[in-house]
Amino acid sequence: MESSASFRPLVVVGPSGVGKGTLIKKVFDKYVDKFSFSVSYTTRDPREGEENGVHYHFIDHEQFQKMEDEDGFIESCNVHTKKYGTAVCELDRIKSEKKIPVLDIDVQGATKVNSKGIDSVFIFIKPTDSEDIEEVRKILSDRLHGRGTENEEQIQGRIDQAAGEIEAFQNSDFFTYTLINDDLEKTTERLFEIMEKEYEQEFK
Ligand SMILES: Nc1ncnc2c1ncn2[C@@H]1O[C@H](COP(=O)(O)OP(=O)(O)OP(=O)(O)O)[C@@H](O)[C@H]1O
Repeated sequence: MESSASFRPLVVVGPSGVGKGTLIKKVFDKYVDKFSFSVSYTTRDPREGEENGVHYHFIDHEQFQKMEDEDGFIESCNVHTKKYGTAVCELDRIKSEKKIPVLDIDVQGATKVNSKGIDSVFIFIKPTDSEDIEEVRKILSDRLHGRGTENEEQIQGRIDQAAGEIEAFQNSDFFTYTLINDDLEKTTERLFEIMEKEYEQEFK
């Protein structure tokens, strides 16, 4: 896929509950019509309130396999028995709208985007600068309970995955920025500074 200065995706990575969705929304609200969310494809079932084409493109295993066989994904992965992927056609759609794609994916996905040579702004978001995993778990637990969109079992599953996500991050060296989201207002300000620096041309 062609990559150019006006098409550098913004790739936001971090454990569940760290604030990715919240921060991405701040970017959309401030830079109206500049960014567009890359809607992933998945074989999992839609949850209540999720809309096809908005939250995900919901497809079956056969369709997913066909897209994989045709090199239709920039990156794809398995989570338990379900598949998730960022489609080439989705990024092409955003490019044709002359907008900057925003990818909310995991470290493995970001690693694949990087290894494909797609010039991107990679941002990893951490909940605290502490290395104490118990502290990390407590913060994410409080935030996910506060958000209230998952049941207890799902929250525990997400928190268990967080340690793996942070560990995978420690072993990756391509992230352009690391943000510590311990204070939403300050993190938002820092994120806007990064956007102004990285997308100066696009905002003109
Ligand atoms: N700095 C912060 N301090 C306290 N609470 C925060 C902070 N940033 C975000 N939150 C809150 O934490 C909760 C989780 O945030 P959010 O939904 O953005 O996480 P996420 O990283 O997108 O998670 P997921 O990957 O599960 O979608 C939300 O209720 C949000 O309002």
